[in-house]
Amino acid sequence: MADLPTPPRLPSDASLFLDFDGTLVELAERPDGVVVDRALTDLLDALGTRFGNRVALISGRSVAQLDEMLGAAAAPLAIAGSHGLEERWQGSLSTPDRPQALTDAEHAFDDFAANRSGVLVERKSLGVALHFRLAPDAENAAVALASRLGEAPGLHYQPGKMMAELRLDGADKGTAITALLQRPELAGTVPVFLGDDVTDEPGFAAAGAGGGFGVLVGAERPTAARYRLPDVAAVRHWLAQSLEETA
Ligand SMILES: O=P(O)(O)OC[C@H]1O[C@H](O[C@H]2O[C@H](CO)[C@@H](O)[C@H](O)[C@H]2O)[C@H](O)[C@@H](O)[C@@H]1O
Repeated sequence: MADLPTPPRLPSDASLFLDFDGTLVELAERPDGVVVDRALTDLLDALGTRFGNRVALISGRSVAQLDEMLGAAAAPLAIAGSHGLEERWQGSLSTPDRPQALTDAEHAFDDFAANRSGVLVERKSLGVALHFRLAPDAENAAVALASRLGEAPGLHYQPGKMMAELRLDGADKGTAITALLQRPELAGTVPVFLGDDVTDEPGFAAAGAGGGFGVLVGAERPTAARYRLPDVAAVRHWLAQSLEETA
């Protein structure tokens, strides 16, 4: 496995697609423990000023969660939330209905977590995640439960970093990026997607298929990304540098 190079500077005609956890913010021990600092909201504001409509968050978080965490900085951005299942474009949100199967899965996750100290259940509008970062011994059982429940019609088992998630079937970060690229405002732009997790792989492939590239954040691993940055600090530095160079 060859080490991936550092990405070139952001093309001036880029569309910028950004994952959230592990890319723009450091991972935390708990899903509600991430820190959104002023440097990040200032950076997002600057990117919005520079690239206009061509900046989007592509996240496993729901749009509602991103709004809560980012506050006013989220409002002007395009957002594909819930692993690509929901999209907010210029303030207008399109989102599928939440099926009963997801609520049933949530109850099963609650039962699982009830007698396992450190296992956390994260409720989202179109998904539910079982987190075992604070209880790594629960990993095998959590993954087995989530993959079994993910066989229910309409549900999809989504692996992640120290968590196992159930979400609706029918979309991913790749379909979300491809859909955004159909917008007239993004037509003909060079898609660039930065992400760290396995849920980001379809996004890397979509960025490549659209004539752009993916940037893996974190340690080297098999990936559809063409470039790599080591961590969140390097992402922020590269984005800030790209802002200067494309200005
Ligand atoms: O696509 P993303 O924006 O990267 O979201 C993916 C998942 O991120 C969150 O979980 C991860 O971050 C947590 C906080 O740092 C961490 O505790 C956890 O171990 C990570 O897997 C989020 O909680 C999930 O809902 C997202 O799907």
